[in-house]
Amino acid sequence: MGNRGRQARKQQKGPAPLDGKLVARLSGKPEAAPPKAQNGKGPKGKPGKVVKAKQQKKLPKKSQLRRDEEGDDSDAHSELEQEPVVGARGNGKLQKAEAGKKGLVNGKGGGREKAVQAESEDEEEEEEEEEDRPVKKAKGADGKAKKVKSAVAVEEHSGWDDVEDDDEEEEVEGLDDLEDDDELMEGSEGEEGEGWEEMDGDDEEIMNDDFEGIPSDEDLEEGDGGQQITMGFNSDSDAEEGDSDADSEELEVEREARELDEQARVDEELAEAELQTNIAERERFTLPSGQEIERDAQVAEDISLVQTRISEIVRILNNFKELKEPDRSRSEYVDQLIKDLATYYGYNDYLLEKLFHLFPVTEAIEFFEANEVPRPVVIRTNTLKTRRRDLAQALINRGVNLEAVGKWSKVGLQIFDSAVPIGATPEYLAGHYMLQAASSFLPVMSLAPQENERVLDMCAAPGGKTTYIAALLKNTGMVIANDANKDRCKALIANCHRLGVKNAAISNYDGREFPGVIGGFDRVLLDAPCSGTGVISKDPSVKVNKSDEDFRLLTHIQKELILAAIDSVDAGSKTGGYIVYSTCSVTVEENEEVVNYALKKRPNCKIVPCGLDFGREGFISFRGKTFHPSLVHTRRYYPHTQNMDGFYVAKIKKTSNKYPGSKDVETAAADAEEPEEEVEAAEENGAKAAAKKGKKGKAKVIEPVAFDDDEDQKLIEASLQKHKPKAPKPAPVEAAIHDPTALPSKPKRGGQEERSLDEKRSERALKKAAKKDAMKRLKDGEEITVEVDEVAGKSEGAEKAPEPAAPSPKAAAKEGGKGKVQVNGVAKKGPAPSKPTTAAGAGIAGQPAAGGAGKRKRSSK
Ligand SMILES: C[S@@+](CC[C@H](N)C(=O)[O-])C[C@H]1O[C@@H](n2cnc3c(N)ncnc32)[C@H](O)[C@@H]1O
Repeated sequence: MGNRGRQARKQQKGPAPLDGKLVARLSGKPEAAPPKAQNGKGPKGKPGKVVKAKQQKKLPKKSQLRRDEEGDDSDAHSELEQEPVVGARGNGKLQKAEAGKKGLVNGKGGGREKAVQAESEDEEEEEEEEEDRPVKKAKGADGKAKKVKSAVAVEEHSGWDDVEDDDEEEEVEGLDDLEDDDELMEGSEGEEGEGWEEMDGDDEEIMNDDFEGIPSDEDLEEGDGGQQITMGFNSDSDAEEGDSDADSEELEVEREARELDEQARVDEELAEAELQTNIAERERFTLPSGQEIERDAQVAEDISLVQTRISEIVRILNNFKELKEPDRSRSEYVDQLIKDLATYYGYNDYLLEKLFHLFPVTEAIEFFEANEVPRPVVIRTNTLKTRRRDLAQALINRGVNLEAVGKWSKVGLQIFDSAVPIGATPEYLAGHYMLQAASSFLPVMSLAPQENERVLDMCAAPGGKTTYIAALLKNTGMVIANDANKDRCKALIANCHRLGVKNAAISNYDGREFPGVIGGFDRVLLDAPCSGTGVISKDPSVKVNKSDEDFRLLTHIQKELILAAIDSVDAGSKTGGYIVYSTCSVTVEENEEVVNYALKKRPNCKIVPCGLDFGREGFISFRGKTFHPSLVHTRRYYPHTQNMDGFYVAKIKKTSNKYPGSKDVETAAADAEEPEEEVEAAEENGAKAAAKKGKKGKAKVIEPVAFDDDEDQKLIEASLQKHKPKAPKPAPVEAAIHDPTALPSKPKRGGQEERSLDEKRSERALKKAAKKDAMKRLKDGEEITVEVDEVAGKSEGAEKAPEPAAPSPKAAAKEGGKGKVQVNGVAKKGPAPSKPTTAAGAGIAGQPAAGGAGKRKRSSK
């Protein structure tokens, strides 16, 4: 905080801290507690009728003046507290008028009322004297609102001081609270009360009429204790009595009134001056200079000063023309605000700025505030095993407090609190529900899988959406649940088991390879890996651990994955042909930009409505970038608007399996011509390959290469290697000599043709020969190494003929051309095999067949 900021802070009257209420206040939301009117104005400076009247109520009552003289330090608040008592002495109608104020009083510690009642008779009488005059003018107040108005008018005349800035409504509401008190008070002041009831007339009269005809004869007759009153008011009876004292008393009253008027004028001037001062003080807020910023960077900022500055800058940005410093631009204020918000909420500046620009200023603060609050715990009923009603009942019986998540879902239950751990109930263990954020229902609802379809969940672990898809499919058709992370696949498998999913197969591929693995799906869900900016309340580390580089890599992968997802779908599907892209991030580059990119790259696709009837429309332009207008059909969800994790959903319909310039889907990637924007996008993303190419729109490239980094390159090569036609197998015997596991494996039951007895015999003979040969070589001292996959022989991969692997360069060098082969734990020197072999395989479909992790050497003597 710079000096200027500190000065401003000192000069200001301590803006409220940046808590929820302030945020609501900044946004002017109705749920916020109505802010106290400042300077006689409402929250937005609207001079309300009553408020305005009260602005004029700067005149102190006589009793107040006297107390002031006596050094009474009661604030004006206490004045208000006394008013009902005073009013109560009048009559029922007035009591109601006064009750308006009492309502406020009650809300603010009406306990003082009794103390007021306990005040000395004399003082009460004096008050009465002062207050009766205007009260009497309140004749004819006939409705609550009018009565309030009367009361206000009364105040205007009486010059009661008042610092309460409450509005008319509050006063009217307060009426009811007073009924009991009215009764209490009637007894003591009954006579006067009766007198008041006779009064009538309208408010206009009250406002304009000074003291004309105020006291009735009855008033005067009844006013026993009101001797002073009688003296204070000119009446017919007074006149009749021709008492010269009356004239002098009248003059005194007039003098008093003049004094009061004068006092009122002075007070008003002071109030006005104060208002001006306040405005001036506020306007004196200045942005810190560059030096101040640097200096402040050295020391930890005082968070309350940061709050103050945030409030001030927001206020200025919301009324920029009028409140800005003359030589400062909007961006300077915005830059400072971003820094302050980052400090206040604990983000790095980079991420905060990215998120800040998604919203108008005040809404951005609401978003950041919402990220500080956990989202509701939600479970999804597993309809494969139970119904929501039954589940709810079972959980209620266990002491779980819950309700339906909202009309938009038939399977969600929101948990408020629970006597038992919600992730360990018998129902949970039995797979009756999945603990799942409400937002993660959305992409599956949008995907809307139909029974008997083939669905790919490309990034599926830990399976929240897979199991929902399976449930919607009612365990028909099939779901390929894929995830590139093997460990996460274990959780995916476990969840599928627990929830009774029977139509899913788990695969462990990089999703980008998918069209080459299996294609022709009716629907594909791509719940892409993302930055997690929608789930900051769950994982606050996102606030500081995301850099520009992370976003570049993520968006790069997301773009590759979305093309793979599109290419995995069969446009000719009778029931489907859809792709849903979703992320739990709210940044535009991970969402609209990715989908827009896909539309450009795959003109055989179009955006269709998500089928979700809530959520905000996707951006069709953002900070100078424009997207396809159909992106308006995509949906955004935010914590501060839907009280669910930030989320994005786009639904794509594939219209054809071919698109201009493509031969077919399989080879499209290799043949696609790089569009100009594509190269630009790739370069923007720092893609080396595209940058190297340097020829816009000319080179024919294998698509993914256009934006691949080294790591991707390796993956693609591995993938190409895997999918290219296999090298001719070595003759079984030759292969078996080097690797007994290379012998043709037994055919699957019911699969290939039955082998004849002869074939089996010859196979055994071959094995025997191979073993014999190996033993002989071992005896000769040859070292034999065979690389065997951890789960070789168990998987599909192992059943395929092994691919030749490259000889170990180290061994080759050592042995002068001889390989190092180990068989059955015995390693001996010997001639190098013509082609060293490896057994390939994977525990889970899709494990890299060669060169990947999970290999081990069996090596011993
Ligand atoms: C947002 S999470 C998926 C959550 C999941 N859909 C669910 O509802 O439970 C993203 C997943 O993508 C996986 N992933 C990351 N890169 C991948 C890739 N290239 N191919 C396939 N999966 C990938 C991650 O391992 C992670 O499990």
